[in-house]
Amino acid sequence: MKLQLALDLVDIPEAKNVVKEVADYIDIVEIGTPVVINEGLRAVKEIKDAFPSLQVLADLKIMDAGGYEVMKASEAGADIITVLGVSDDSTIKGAVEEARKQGKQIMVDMINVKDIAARAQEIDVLGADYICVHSGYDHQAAGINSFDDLKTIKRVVKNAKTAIAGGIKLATLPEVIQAQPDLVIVGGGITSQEDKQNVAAQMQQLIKQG
Ligand SMILES: O=C([C@H](O)CO)[C@H](O)[C@H](O)COP(=O)(O)O
Repeated sequence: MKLQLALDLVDIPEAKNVVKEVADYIDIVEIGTPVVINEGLRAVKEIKDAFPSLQVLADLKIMDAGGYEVMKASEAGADIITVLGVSDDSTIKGAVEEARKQGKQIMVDMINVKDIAARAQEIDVLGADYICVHSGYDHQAAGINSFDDLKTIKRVVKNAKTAIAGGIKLATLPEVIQAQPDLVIVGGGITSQEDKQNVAAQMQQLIKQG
């Protein structure tokens, strides 16, 4: 099981400072959608250049033109790129094909997918590397989490790795770990803490204990 730090509400210098603080305790650093909107793919390039030993995920939440957008994120240095599960199969296929060409990986984000079990099986066949259940900020505000959806994809997905994101905190991490995802994604649960390093270290410890 791996730990991904999601950076959403920072600019590039702040992103570098946070990663510097927690780099020893995370496996993947995510350049979040708001950062890409504010700073462009330059944010991906700068973080990859500064921290070459970490995998960098570009959270583009691709909805169309999968092949082209994966190509641009790959050129910027992204190792993993996100595509939306609600997008057309041809978009996901295009993204997967381009990722294979570039030696990169695709994470399909299941945010707002209604039938998680059925869609996850289809996406698994399309060749996604990761399938991620996700309660976005708007769902979190309504008190929704993805813990049950994680159990669902663990049951039906045969090839892809499983991931979970959305409001995970130190206190809720043990419940997530019980379901044994391959990847846990944490944003505010680390970035909004006073002592980010300490929280990231504790999370890594819990994940290692499995
Ligand atoms: O993808 C995300 C969200 O849609 C904003 O872009 C976050 O990176 C993801 O939800 C993880 O962040 P937290 O919910 O703060 O843990």
